[in-house]
Amino acid sequence: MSRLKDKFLNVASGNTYMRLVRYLRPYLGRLFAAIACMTLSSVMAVLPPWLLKNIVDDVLIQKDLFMLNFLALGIVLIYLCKAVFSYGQTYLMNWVGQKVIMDIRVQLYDHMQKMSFRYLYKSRIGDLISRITNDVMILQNLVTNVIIDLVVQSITFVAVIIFLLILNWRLAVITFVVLPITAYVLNVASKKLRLVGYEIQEELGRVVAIAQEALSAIRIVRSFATEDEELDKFKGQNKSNFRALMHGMQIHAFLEGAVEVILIGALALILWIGGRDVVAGRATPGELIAFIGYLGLLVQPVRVLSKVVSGVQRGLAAADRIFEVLNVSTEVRPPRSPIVLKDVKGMIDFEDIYFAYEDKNWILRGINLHICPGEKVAIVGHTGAGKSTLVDLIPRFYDPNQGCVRIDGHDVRQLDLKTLRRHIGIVPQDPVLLKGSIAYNIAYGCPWASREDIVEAADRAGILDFVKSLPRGFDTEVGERGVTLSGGQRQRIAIARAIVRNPRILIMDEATSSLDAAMEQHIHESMQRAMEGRTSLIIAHRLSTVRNADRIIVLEKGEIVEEGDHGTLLKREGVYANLYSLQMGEKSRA
Ligand SMILES: Nc1ncnc2c1ncn2[C@@H]1O[C@H](COP(=O)(O)OP(=O)(O)OP(=O)(O)O)[C@@H](O)[C@H]1O
Repeated sequence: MSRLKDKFLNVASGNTYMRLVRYLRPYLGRLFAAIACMTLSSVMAVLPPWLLKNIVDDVLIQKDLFMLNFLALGIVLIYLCKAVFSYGQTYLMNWVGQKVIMDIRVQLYDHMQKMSFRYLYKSRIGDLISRITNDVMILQNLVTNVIIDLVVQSITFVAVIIFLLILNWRLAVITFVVLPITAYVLNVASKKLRLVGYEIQEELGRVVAIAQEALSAIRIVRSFATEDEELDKFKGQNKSNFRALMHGMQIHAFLEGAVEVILIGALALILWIGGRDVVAGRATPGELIAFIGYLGLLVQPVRVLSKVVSGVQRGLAAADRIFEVLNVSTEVRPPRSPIVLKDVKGMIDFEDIYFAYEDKNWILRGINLHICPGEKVAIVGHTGAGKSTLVDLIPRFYDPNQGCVRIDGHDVRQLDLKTLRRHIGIVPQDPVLLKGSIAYNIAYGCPWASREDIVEAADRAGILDFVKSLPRGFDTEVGERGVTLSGGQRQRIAIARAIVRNPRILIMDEATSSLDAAMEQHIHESMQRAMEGRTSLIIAHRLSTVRNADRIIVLEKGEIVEEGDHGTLLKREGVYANLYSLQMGEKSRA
């Protein structure tokens, strides 16, 4: 099972690499320039020990002053070039990295905007935001810093190895045997040191715990006169703490010394063999000094490259989390050759609709409904009956699994998605206002609305007097740091927002939250005015709304079980009559 998982993860990471490379493609020119800078700055970094060799051999031993001038100037030039190439590598790689990250972030956000509600409602928004922020930042580290480290340190590592081999291949081979063994011993010792440190901390913790326990229960200790026993316990723990500490310190002190001896021993061995080569004339003193210099240069790449692996893993994991979201299909796909509806009459047909959010768990089953232009239809039913789901199919928030929804005889899946939604006004149950002015909120999604249109919509929604009473009128800010609006006021702004675009179809989900009787009446009037001349579907909870509808549709477990006007349905004494009497009961109790 775990092998299967490993295999899957490897495959996923392989794909992740390829996918990341695709994002780099538009910036290949700058990427190659950055890599060229990295290569040159790494080469510059490994030249100084070679110059040191010449200083020792040619200047100090041969007393060549011209060479001294040349080498002094050379060192300055090398570091100057290194600084220029380092600047280039950092600037260019960050440019590429930031561009890639910007592309991924924008693509991710665009994708999230189009993602199915099914997925969005299932996911935690915090998690999605963290993918846009945290994961993208971790990925940015991979694309910039980790790539720089990987390229620069790998080139430095290889270059140092080559220089070591050129300088003295015999000594180099011995070094390649001695150094890994030393590194291994050092690694084991440092792990042991960490462990000892941890054990000492634990022992100390126990001493503190005993004192804390006894002091916090001091009343009991005194009441039972157990001070001496507690003191003995404390002394005992201190003794064992002392023993553990001394034992730990012994190991600590021994290992610290041993580590130094091993390191110096390895260096001494290399010096001893190298020194014999110098004495025997197989190598020059400068070569030996340069060799030791190169050994010093080897430390940084080994240290950085061992960390790069975890940086790459973290970056790839972040990329996987980002691609996981990008892989989620958008579900509602715009048609290839869309029909753009210019004038909508507002006729709606649901033809044999079946819909399930998951598998075959049908939320709507076999819905057939014809709604005439300008008709006002109230949809009622118990909670969870499928009312919201049914109306969500009209603007294509979801597509049905079977059957089709038509507007003026056109299957909505054939219509241009943007214009379809522009012809539909929606008032949700719990309207959300965006940060901005009241005018901005009313004209949201309708940038062509003039101030007169906004005022008219506010008037029809019954919010005009309230807005005028505010010191800044329509320019009053809402939301954070703005004016706080009541539920009823927000509802009416949402009604104004839905009708400012003069939609032919209006979908309203009545608020179920308790509003006082006066506000309920105001909202009802606003809704009635908003519905005038439009095909309207209202998910109705209030008796007044239901009574005024041309037709009432009763949904029960995803099926239309009753249909007709208020009087007819009451006479039938079925589900509607039942719902109605329940509401009447609640109302009279209130
Ligand atoms: N995004 C979703 N994913 C999975 N199941 C969902 C989703 N939205 C709604 N449901 C389920 O579908 C069923 C119908 O929900 P729907 O919101 O359409 O009912 P409703 O009649 O409008 O209810 P209410 O009056 O409470 O708003 C419910 O059982 C609900 O749990």
